[in-house]
Amino acid sequence: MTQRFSFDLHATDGKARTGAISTPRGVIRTPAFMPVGTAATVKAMLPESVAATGADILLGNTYHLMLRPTAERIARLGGLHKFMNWDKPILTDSGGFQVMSLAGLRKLTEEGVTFKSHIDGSRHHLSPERSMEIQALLGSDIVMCFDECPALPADRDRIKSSMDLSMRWAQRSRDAFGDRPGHALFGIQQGGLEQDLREESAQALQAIGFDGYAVGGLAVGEGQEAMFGVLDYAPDQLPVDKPRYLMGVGKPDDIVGAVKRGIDMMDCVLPSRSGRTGQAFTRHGVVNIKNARHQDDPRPLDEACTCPACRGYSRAYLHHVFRANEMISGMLLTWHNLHYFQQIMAGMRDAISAGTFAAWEADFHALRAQGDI
Ligand SMILES: Nc1nc2cc3nc(NCCc4ccc(C(=O)O)cc4)[nH]c3cc2c(=O)[nH]1
Repeated sequence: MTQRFSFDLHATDGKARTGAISTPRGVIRTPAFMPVGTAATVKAMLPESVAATGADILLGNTYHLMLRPTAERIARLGGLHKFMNWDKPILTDSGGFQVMSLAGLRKLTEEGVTFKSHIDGSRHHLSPERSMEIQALLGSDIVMCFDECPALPADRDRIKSSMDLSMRWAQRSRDAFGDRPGHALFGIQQGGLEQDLREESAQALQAIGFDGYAVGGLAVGEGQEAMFGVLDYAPDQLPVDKPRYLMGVGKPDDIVGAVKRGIDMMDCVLPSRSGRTGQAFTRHGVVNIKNARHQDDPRPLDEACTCPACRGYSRAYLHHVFRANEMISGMLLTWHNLHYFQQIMAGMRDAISAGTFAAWEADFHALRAQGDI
């Protein structure tokens, strides 16, 4: 296994790319979807089940783990991989986004952010330096810069001043990260929906130099059309030979549209969170299992799906255990959704390698009914 971090592009089809990120803990096939393991667990899944869905890497969160059980305790116990029994790569988000979306009583200054824990109200502080320290204590393989992600809609001046702050924080993140062979630091592009500000951000990040580049500041309520509008140009503003990571995305058709526009990595809570609320994503669209029309249906969620939920259970059963609030409901639907999301990624990787992405995308859209099925 390599001791370095590297990215190899294997094939392109239009703007879509497929390749592999090599890390000391394993290879990440791209385009890649990262399940979200916020509090050191992908909710309702065992790590071996997450691996069985085809995931090569999962995401952890600085914000949640610093509050509970603390990064220092995880470090004392051998680091996040050992702690959560996942020996493949882990990418950790840097905490700024979660502070702004979850914490109370936040105070943002040039130095960083002070905030109150959403768990117990205790006071905490994050800065580029402290975020790098926490992510090093966790032992994550891919570390994200500490940035500020402004809520949209926001006026251009707010977007510009926020992006400038994030670029100053990117430099401080780089300086604090130091030289850690085998570990990667990714910069995060900001700039809202403004093409010139995103270009400025991309230039600033490249001048600092990172192992990968995230398109940040999206999936914050702007809607798919506006997001795709940014993705029509933003990936090309970033280095062609480094991984491009779109943060927080998304629904199946968001993911396909992002890969089509040159994105290599994504993460989203959607498949796991929806699994717990009874929403199953399938090739033919979304199944809301709580709907009474499923209560006598002997068919699986998807006849062509090979996941444990589809191999062993009927919609009638899944309807029953959801209605009865049984734990197996979240387990089976989460497993199905994560399996399906990985099937989408594997299908795109194969199609890009074969030069048939356009046909694959047409088939993907043709199979999907509008609305519930
Ligand atoms: N450091 C950093 N992290 C980010 C995380 C993000 N996550 C999103 N979107 C998530 C959207 C989201 C939120 C909740 C659910 C659900 O509950 O289902 C689904 C999607 N946008 C994001 C942007 C950033 C960013 O600029 N910087």
